[in-house]
Amino acid sequence: MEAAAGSRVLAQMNFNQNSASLRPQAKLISSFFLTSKVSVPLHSNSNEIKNTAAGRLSLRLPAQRKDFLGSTFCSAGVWTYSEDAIESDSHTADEKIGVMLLNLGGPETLHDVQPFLFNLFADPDIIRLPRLFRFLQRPLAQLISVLRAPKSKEGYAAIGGGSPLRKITDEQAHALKLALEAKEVPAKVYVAMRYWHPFTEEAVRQIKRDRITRLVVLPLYPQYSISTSGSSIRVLHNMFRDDAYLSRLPVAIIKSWYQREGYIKSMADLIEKELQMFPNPQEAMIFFSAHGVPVSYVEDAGDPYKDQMEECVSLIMQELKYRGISNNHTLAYQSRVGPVQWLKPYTDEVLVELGQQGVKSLLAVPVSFVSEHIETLEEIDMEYKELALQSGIINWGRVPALNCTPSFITDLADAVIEAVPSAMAISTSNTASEEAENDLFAYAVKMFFGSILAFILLFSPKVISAFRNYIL
Ligand SMILES: C=CC1=C(C)c2cc3[nH]c(cc4nc(cc5[nH]c(cc1n2)c(C)c5CCC(=O)O)C(CCC(=O)O)=C4C)c(C)c3C=C
Ligand SMILES: [Fe+2]
Repeated sequence: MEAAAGSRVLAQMNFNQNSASLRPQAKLISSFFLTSKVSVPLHSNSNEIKNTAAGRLSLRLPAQRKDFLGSTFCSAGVWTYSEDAIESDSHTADEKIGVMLLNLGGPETLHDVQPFLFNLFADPDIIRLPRLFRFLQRPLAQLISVLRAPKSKEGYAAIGGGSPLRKITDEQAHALKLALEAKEVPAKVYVAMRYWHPFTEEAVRQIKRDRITRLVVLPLYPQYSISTSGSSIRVLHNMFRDDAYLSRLPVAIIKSWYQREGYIKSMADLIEKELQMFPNPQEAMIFFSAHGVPVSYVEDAGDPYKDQMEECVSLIMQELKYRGISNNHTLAYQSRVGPVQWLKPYTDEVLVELGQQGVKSLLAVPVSFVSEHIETLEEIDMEYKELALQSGIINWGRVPALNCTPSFITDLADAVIEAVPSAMAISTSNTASEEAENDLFAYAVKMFFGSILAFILLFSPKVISAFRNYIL
């Protein structure tokens, strides 16, 4: 089958986070997950995974393959820690497997909205200030979160007063645990949110209490971005590096999985089903809407997000074509925030253009996230739907998020099982750049010049208009 075969090949070949092509800036932000492009045969068949009498998992691991940077690869885009990696025992041993699901987190009540936004904007992977201005990150986050909170609160109020993300992610965690059990791979599944409860720190504490012996980290973002999976992985790396137990814990990180056959087919199933709701299904435009990122992430920092998104859409369309569905389709980016250029085309602008061009039926497909959230329930279902209908589109539909779709959860379970054997520990040694960070003199100099520059910049008309863009 066309799409399935494509996704398998990509699983081996397409490691877009090619360190050679990344600029130094990106290396500073997320150096430990950079690696090089190599093709490694899938080896999950060669792993022996079975249960012992004690009910724990027993693994017979094949020899790990390393590239010249010390990265280890296994199937389906799984990358383990790449810097100073210490190879774990590669002989049979009793294991207590943990799976850590990484997600964004969302405010549970309207009261949580401003502190949630503070956590988000305080993340140096969300607002990427030059090194000299890093000390302004938290005051800036405080200011922007207070200014944006009223608009965000309106959105969360419209979807019932809070984000559904925690509930859905907990359900996905439970479903994944059951799917792993059904495949005779018992594991504990932890939810680690980046900006709201349960925070990554809480999940890590529980993992230590449970004395997990092997961990698979699975971001609930199919495509990799510096701003999402990258940010969570950076936080994890810092925590793991500084902790005696965690730095020795074998860990495998599944960095992206947008090309997995099970995911692509599950998305195609949802689209195929939703198309049937239209009076003339073959006439509906399939409109993929992905969360945007600033253009600079892709062009300056080497974020593979855009490439992965385009590839993902093309794999879904290939799968639909294989099923005899060859509707027109398009991809646009939504949810831009702040004063900079984001990935184009913008969802709102394309909807208006399509309406003007005479498109009458449109099926919106949220593609960067696997749970319902504010941007599906409010932005797409309310704002974009209204805009589309005003622009001349008559028949509107929206594909639901995957949430706990069984075929999707089963595929995540397979991804975890394939990743387990490649888990490796990280070392505790600090890198040269981190040692420089600790240099008190360098810090004082940075503070001095940074403060002067910040003072000048803060009162420039450009900065004042930038703040307006965060609010509106
Ligand atoms: C792949 C998904 C996402 C990317 C990429 C992403 C980048 C990104 N987001 C912001 C700013 C905001 N995001 C907000 C909410 C939010 N973002 C994502 C996903 C991605 N973000 C989700 C799933 C959610 C919703 C969570 C929920 O509560 O349901 C918000 C808060 C909501 C709002 O005020 O609009 C902000 C702000 C930036 C700046 C960014 C890349 C740099
Ligand atoms: Fe976002």
